[in-house]
Amino acid sequence: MINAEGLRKVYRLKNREVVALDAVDLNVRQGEVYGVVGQSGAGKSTLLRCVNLLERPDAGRVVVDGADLTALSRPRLRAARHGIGMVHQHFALLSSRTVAANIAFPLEIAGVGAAQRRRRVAELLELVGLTDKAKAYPAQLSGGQKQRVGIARALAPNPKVLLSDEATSALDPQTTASILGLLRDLNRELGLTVLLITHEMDVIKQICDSAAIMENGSFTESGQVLELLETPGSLLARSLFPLPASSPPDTVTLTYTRQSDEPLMSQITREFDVDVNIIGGAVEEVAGHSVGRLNVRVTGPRRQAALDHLAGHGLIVEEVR
Ligand SMILES: Nc1ncnc2c1ncn2[C@@H]1O[C@H](COP(=O)(O)OP(=O)(O)OP(=O)(O)O)[C@@H](O)[C@H]1O
Repeated sequence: MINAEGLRKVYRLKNREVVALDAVDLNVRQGEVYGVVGQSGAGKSTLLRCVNLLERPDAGRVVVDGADLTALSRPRLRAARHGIGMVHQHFALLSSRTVAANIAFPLEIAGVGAAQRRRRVAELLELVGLTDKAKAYPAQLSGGQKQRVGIARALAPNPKVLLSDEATSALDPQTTASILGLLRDLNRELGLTVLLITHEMDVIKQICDSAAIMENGSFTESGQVLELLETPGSLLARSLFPLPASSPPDTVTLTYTRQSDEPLMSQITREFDVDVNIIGGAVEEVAGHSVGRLNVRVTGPRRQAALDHLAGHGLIVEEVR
């Protein structure tokens, strides 16, 4: 749905150049939530602005829903942008307009008639759960409500793609969870493709199907979250599930994305004559799947063979050092 190849963006300052994007390839599949995570200055906002061509990349191509945005004339690009909604960190609402009038704004610009606008705004208010706030002004809303208005406004022209620029980073944890839940529902119910940028790993964990880690203008890792969790040495997996800080010697972390039908623990104690001591564990939801993590101490002369047996049955086995 969103394909970017070889994106490069350099900001030229008086006495130096800043390479904000360097050979970035991005592939967001239709109907998925894709998260780009990285620290401040990594290039995330620049990437988002290049995807809808608010900023023109110095090199590379951006194809959204089959249209090569980098090759379009200005009027055609303006039209293509109707298919791309954007949600902002600080909401960017017009303070002198009511909630309903804020949501109607992009429809007014697109020349939609008054009756149709009213109908669409009513639909959108219901979609984001703000029907009772139609006549309120932004200053009378909580942060979470403001972001719901921002989302409704972004969805007004019926875009296929929603770009989210740190939509939850100004919100408290509970409100963050409710806005992420709303984005997930919209993604599922409307088949909306969502590309979001964030500096919080938790956002990736809560709603993303795929993710990329961005550092110094490049992706250091990207892919489907569940696949990355099954990839030994994945930085993303490690950041989502940090290993315990301290644990007894011979402890391993076992990660499993599928339930095993076999009694693996009793198998290894029987077949390899090892002792298994459970140190801790948790099951978490990641990308809509249950992912289990178990920290166990495995001891005995045939320890390595026992661990190989677990790995051979699809568990990810990592030594905790
Ligand atoms: N208009 C600009 N002019 C000059 N340099 C810029 C401009 N916009 C961004 N940069 C620089 O490009 C780099 C990437 O910035 P960008 O805002 O894309 O990062 P980010 O990951 O979104 O960071 P943050 O989370 O702090 O917004 C930074 O070094 C930044 O200082």
